[in-house]
Amino acid sequence: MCQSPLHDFLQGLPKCEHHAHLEGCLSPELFFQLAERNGVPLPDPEANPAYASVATLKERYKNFTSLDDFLVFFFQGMTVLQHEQDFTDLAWTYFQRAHRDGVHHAEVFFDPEVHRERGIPYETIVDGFSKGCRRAERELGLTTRLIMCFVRHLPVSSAEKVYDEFISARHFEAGVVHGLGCSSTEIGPPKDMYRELYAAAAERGIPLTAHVGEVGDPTYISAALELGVQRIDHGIRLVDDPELMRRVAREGILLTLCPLSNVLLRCVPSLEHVPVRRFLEAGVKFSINSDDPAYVGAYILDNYCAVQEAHRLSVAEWCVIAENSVRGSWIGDSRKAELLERIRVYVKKYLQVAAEGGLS
Ligand SMILES: Nc1ncnc2[nH]cnc12
Ligand SMILES: [Zn+2]
Repeated sequence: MCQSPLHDFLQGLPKCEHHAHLEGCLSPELFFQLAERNGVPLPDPEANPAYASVATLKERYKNFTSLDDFLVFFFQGMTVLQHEQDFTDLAWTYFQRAHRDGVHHAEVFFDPEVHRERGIPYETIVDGFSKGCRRAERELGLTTRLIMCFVRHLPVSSAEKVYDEFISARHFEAGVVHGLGCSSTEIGPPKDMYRELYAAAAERGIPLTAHVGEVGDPTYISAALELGVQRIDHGIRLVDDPELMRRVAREGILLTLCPLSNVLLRCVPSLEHVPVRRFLEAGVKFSINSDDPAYVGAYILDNYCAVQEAHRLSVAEWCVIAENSVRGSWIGDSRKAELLERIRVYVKKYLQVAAEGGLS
């Protein structure tokens, strides 16, 4: 538990998570269990000693040298997911933890191209993950949204294949997959590689986002805006372009920040360099998220507490963050109103108890 005096407040504050990769919820323990259960061969520990045991893998996860170094382990991890039930279990494990951390609404990414490339049918992946979502909605009262990510290290033709399957299955219309994003390595692939796919999706009214400005300069962010995204995943490098920052604030684009991931993947030297205060002062809306919690070793509440310790925000500033997280969610107006009311009631009660001297 963090030492912040606001820990209890942050724990109970109703949260929305917009940036968690379901495959990033695969812990080293689950990786080894599923490898055994599914008969998936592990990487040779002679060649890669990190895979000798749960302990060595955990230790390696504390020492990523860059985004691309992390991605090698992230994509290796996925190879143990084989059956629909594996995908459901992974999602359900994440939702239970998110619920304990005070999440009321969760929008989660998944990377079907990578699974499909190793022979897992699109339907198996989506059916598995969406069963986890349905269970979270039923048993935990969470609302959930699945966002399909294209991965930039694979050719556009691979993204086109999953997009075609998604369209043929009418998964957007059926409310099974709610939006599209893109992730994986940032610097190298063309910034507009998904121009046609994003344009086709926008025509159907499908919400769009993109991982940019995590390591890439602000031109990656402006290129994503030009492709029609309503959101930016990470986007911390926005601070390097004040004019673009004013535009993002003006247009109400939500950044989905992942502070502890940024530190672990060495996108910033420390949490103080995640520009939380600069964004608050500039009126840039953002939410705080976990990214790949089982790899980073930190879930959403850990991120809230770490931000509090580094940036010392006030209750009023946390309210702004929580409310903007609701407003930037891809949910209907009535659910938004319900969540905003929960925040209002929660904060009012907290401040009342504090005023009566009831908080230590
Ligand atoms: N932090 C990250 N950046 C880009 N792609 C990712 N896929 C999973 N985590 C990611
Ligand atoms: Zn991410």
